[in-house]
Amino acid sequence: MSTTEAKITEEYPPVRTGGSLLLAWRTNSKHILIVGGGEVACGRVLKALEADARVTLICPEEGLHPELKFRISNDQIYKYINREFDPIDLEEDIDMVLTAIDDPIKSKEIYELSKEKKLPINVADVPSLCDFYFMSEHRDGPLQIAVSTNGQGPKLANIIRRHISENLPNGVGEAINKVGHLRQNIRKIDSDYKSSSKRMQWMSKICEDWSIEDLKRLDDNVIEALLPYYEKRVIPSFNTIKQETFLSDKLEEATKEMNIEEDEHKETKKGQLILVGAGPGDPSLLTQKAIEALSNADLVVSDLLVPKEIFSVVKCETRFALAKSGSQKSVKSDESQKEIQHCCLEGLEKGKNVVRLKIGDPFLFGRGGEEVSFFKKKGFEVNVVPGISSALSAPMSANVPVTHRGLSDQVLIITGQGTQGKLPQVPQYHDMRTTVVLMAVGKAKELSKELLNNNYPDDLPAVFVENGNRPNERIIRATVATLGEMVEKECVVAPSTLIIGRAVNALLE
Ligand SMILES: C[C@@]1(CC(=O)O)c2cc3[nH]c(cc4nc(cc5[nH]c(cc(n2)[C@H]1CCC(=O)O)[C@@](C)(CC(=O)O)[C@@H]5CCC(=O)O)C(CC(=O)O)=C4CCC(=O)O)c(CCC(=O)O)c3CC(=O)O
Ligand SMILES: NC(=O)C1=CN([C@@H]2O[C@H](COP(=O)(O)OP(=O)(O)OC[C@H]3O[C@@H](n4cnc5c(N)ncnc54)[C@H](O)[C@@H]3O)[C@@H](O)[C@H]2O)C=CC1
Repeated sequence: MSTTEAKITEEYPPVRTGGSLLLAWRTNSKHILIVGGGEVACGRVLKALEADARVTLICPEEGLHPELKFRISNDQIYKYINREFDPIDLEEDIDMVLTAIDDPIKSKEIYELSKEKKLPINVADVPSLCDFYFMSEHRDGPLQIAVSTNGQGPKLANIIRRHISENLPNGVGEAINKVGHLRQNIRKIDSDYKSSSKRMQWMSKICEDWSIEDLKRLDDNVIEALLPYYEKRVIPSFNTIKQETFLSDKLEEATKEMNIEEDEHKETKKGQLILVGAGPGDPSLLTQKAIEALSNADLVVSDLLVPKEIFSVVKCETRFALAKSGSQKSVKSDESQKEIQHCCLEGLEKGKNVVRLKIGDPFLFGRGGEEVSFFKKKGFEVNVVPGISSALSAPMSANVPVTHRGLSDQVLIITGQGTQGKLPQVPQYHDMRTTVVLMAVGKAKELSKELLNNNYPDDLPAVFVENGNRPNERIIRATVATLGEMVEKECVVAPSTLIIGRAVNALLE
């Protein structure tokens, strides 16, 4: 055996031929010509746009996928040509050609014309006419993972890609963004090209020693605390850095408090109002800001809809306004609104920090806007803390993606109890829209009629989420035609969120 042969078999790995050269092609500001307007072309357009390319799309208007129509009207397509492909189209300054049409002869012709011009081309589904293949891709921020089976099993590529993405730690994309930010900062304080190996060693070690969870928390404060360690070529643990930043935060807080005390001597204390969204009712879905406001309050004024679990963090007096709850309809809601405002005013005038607690989000059907202007007019400072609205959290509970590629590209949120208990005006049916109705239970029959009058198909799927995100949550399926019937049959009660549209069945196996 010659020495060269020995090296090939023992020292260096054998060459596995037959693969593709996998690269990450930088197409920002490159010009991609896409021919076709069906589902496949639509997928190609999205991939090109996500890679910041300029897209020229050629397809007669009648063949356009709804998503492509949307992207054209939204100015995301650089140039749209409303006709079939013409050889003149390749005269433009093009960097890449993609075709996804149902005409094999035309596809071959476009391929040959592109080759004459030495343009790289992919003819969807015709491997012999592809300079490169598309891959099954997972994307999370700057992270892209692509799987190729080199034409052997595209569906398997899809299955393997999903397997990989399901097994990734949560938030890797965010961690990568943060690491990118840290790298920039390191380059800023030490931009010398001779420091390249110091920078590289230190960065590699941080990535190895810190967990993805730690890296996700690389905010400006943490980065600032880390930079001196780079100078010393030391890798501190995340906990060390956390303690350092915690101590300096405390110091800052103490100085702030001193300043506040000084200010208080100058001015008599005036109460402040915070309108807080309690979310759908699950305490773990409260925002940090909401918890902070509730635990620092001197008085909490809440309506009865807020479940008792939410009050575990409240240490002060809590007053409940009557009504504003489905079961207390006897008291008119205007009266209860007055009562709430009165309770809050009493506290504010005594200089208290008052939290006005509202179910869901204060500005979505909660009359929060009215309350803000009322208290502002009375001369008080008003802040608002958002809450998670059941309009979005209840669909999630029922495993309904309110937008879903190919099924829904918009969401309409309406109430079943408009002014004076009337239904609001419902727009004409649109098959790419999901309709979410809050407070719909009492009006299900009327709503069903109204929807059918507006061309909603009678068999369009719908789902009621009763007590969404609470332990007693219940999911009741219906269709547009059976809304009233199902409410009666299943004894659906408030609070319930109703979701209607093709996306309702998107994730049904
Ligand atoms: C060579 C290649 C050229 C190219 O188009 O670039 C090609 C060719 C062909 N695809 C066919 C069929 C299917 N393709 C898919 C899906 C995808 N196909 C994609 C790429 C590629 N497809 C390139 C090779 C990539 C690789 O091997 O890894 C993916 C990865 C990326 C994308 O297209 O964006 C995307 C998954 C995206 C995702 O993850 O979601 C499905 C499944 C489905 O639709 O759900 C099926 C049906 C099931 C099956 O056959 O496996 C057929 C047979 C047609 C017939 O029999 O008539 C041919 C032609 C042939 O093999 O001769
Ligand atoms: N690689 C893949 O993952 C898959 C590939 N395919 C293949 O991709 C091709 C396209 O499939 P779909 O997107 O479902 O579209 P489709 O087959 O539903 O419709 C073809 C589209 O091309 C347009 N078109 C036809 N001739 C044209 C021309 N000369 N110039 C411009 N536009 C023209 C039509 O108006 C229409 O929008 C088919 O050949 C199909 O077999 C299909 C499924 C999966």
